[in-house]
Amino acid sequence: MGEPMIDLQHLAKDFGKQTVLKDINLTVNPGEIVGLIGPSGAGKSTVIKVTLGMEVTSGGSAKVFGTTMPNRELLGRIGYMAQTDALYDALSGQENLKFYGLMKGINRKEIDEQVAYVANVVDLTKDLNKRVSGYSGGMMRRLSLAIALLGKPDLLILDEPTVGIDPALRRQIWAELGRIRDEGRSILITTHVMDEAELCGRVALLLDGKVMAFDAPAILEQQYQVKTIEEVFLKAEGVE
Ligand SMILES: Nc1ncnc2c1ncn2[C@@H]1O[C@H](COP(=O)(O)OP(=O)(O)OP(=O)(O)O)[C@@H](O)[C@H]1O
Repeated sequence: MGEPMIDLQHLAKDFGKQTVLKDINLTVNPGEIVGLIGPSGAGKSTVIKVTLGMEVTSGGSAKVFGTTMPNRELLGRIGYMAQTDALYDALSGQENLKFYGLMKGINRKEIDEQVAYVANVVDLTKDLNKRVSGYSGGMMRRLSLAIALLGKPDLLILDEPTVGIDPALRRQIWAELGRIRDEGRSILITTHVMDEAELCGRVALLLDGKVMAFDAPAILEQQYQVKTIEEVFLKAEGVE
């Protein structure tokens, strides 16, 4: 199977007096999609930020590609989509994609082809020449996702990528995530959509600062004696 792309061991994180993460153990293997689910405020984005080295750990270790984070050089191999969009409003979608693509080191020969490919995945082809200031919230999310996909990174870290995206396009995006996995690349994804959690190879349930359960959806459903990940989630939270 090879070394994990992400390896979090006993990760802890405090913000002042608030302990958000107590003991997070989680791995993402090559060719695997791992879903991170949990109630709002459970610390999903914090897990991601500590993994990327954007927040300093209060304990434990975060390794990506076998190297302890933070490590600037590794960031070029990671496609990160944050929960808030970091886009240039005054530029068009196309200009944003080209700018980020060149920053990621894609060469000028390849850039147009890659921009066209990722724009198609998120169904933005016909809106590429519009300024981002005229985009809807969902269009901005889609553009952010397209930017994360640029450069064919070995690892994608996606924080709620499908918020505001309609079901047909969501399906198309998941088909692309499946192709990425099949190429041996890896994805860590947070979601509130339980149908999406079902599509992950393994799901980590974050509760009270810990990974309460971490396994394939079918195994979790068996363990909790329920039929869906949504019911696993509710049962783990103590909601009857
Ligand atoms: N920079 C920060 N400073 C102080 N507190 C923070 C900071 N970042 C996050 N927190 C706190 O940590 C907790 C977890 O936040 P986080 O954004 O990781 O949750 P989440 O599970 O991603 O939530 P959601 O599903 O709503 O996006 C929250 O109580 C939040 O207020």
